[in-house]
Amino acid sequence: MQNARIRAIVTNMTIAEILVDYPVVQDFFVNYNLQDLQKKFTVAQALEEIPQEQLDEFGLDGFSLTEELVKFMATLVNNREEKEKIHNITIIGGRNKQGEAENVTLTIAAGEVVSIVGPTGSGKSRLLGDIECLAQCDTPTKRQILINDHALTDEERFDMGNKMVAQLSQNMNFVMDLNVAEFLAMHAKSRLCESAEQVIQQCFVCANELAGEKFTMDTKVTQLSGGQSRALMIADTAYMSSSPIVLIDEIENAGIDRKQAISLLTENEKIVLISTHDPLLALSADKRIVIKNGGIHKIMETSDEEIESLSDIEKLDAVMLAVRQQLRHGERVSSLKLDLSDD
Ligand SMILES: Nc1ncnc2c1ncn2[C@@H]1O[C@H](COP(=O)(O)OP(=O)(O)OP(=O)(O)O)[C@@H](O)[C@H]1O
Repeated sequence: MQNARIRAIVTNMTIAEILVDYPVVQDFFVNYNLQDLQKKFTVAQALEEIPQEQLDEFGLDGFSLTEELVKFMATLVNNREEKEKIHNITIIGGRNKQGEAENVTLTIAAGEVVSIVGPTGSGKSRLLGDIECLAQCDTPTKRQILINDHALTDEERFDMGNKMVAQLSQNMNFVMDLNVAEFLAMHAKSRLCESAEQVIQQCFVCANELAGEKFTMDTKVTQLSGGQSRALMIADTAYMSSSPIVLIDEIENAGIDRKQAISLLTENEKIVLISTHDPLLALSADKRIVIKNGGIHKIMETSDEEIESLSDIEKLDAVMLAVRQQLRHGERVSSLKLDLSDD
């Protein structure tokens, strides 16, 4: 299966495109004295341009050379994926804003959702920031993050090719002037997605379901609203990203279907941490970290009673959503009918 995926890349992508995602493939070409292949062509097209004698030197023909390249890239991708397999992360406490020790060690397993709650300015985003940079006692909080029970070397931390953490922050700024279709196609390609067309379509449909206002494949990503771009990034992270850790900062401001967004992200054994002021999100998590004065004050499992109260919170939430819609559409807010009794 893996080889079929790689073969599709070698067959369909130009050498220039392959080198963007796998720069080390240049070493493969150098080994066969093929560093001057025309980069604008696919491998097969480029090989047609070079004299057969040059391949004979290595006892190869175009077909076997392509097969060698597929094998080389499969090893590369396997190594990358093996490195990215994360079973748990551990947060080792540092110090709060007053310099007092946090005295906590929290391990979060793959598939778990943890919310981070606390007053404004208490340090929720800082905790997400510590995880994002895989802090090693070198941030203002002095926290340390372990991956699979191990501290990380600087090389592992900063290895951009080995993207362990996907961060969905409050403001998504797109720098490239692509439309939604081009943006998703670029991601599908660089992440070696099988059945790229299908995944792109899935992402698009899902992002539109999550977003309040609809957008099309032709919409420029720079023209998406905050909610739409957040919805697009959530769908993209859920369907295409191999990052095992997902950090979400204040999803409630984005005007998207939060519950659906979270269940989408947890489907794939990801570790999800959400900083939130939203009771629905906070209680949908398996546990919550309570932050006070910049420190981890408490870690609480979501109780059975809290889980039961979720259905009431959902009803309240639906009422709030209806009021918000009325205001948005310039309507008068109708009298509220709150019925929290069991159906
Ligand atoms: N343990 C700490 N030591 C030193 N500075 C800290 C610590 N924790 C947080 N801070 C700093 O406090 C400030 C506020 O923290 P942060 O932005 O994380 O708050 P927040 O809870 O996310 O707020 P909001 O709910 O408004 O988004 C930041 O400048 C952050 O770097």
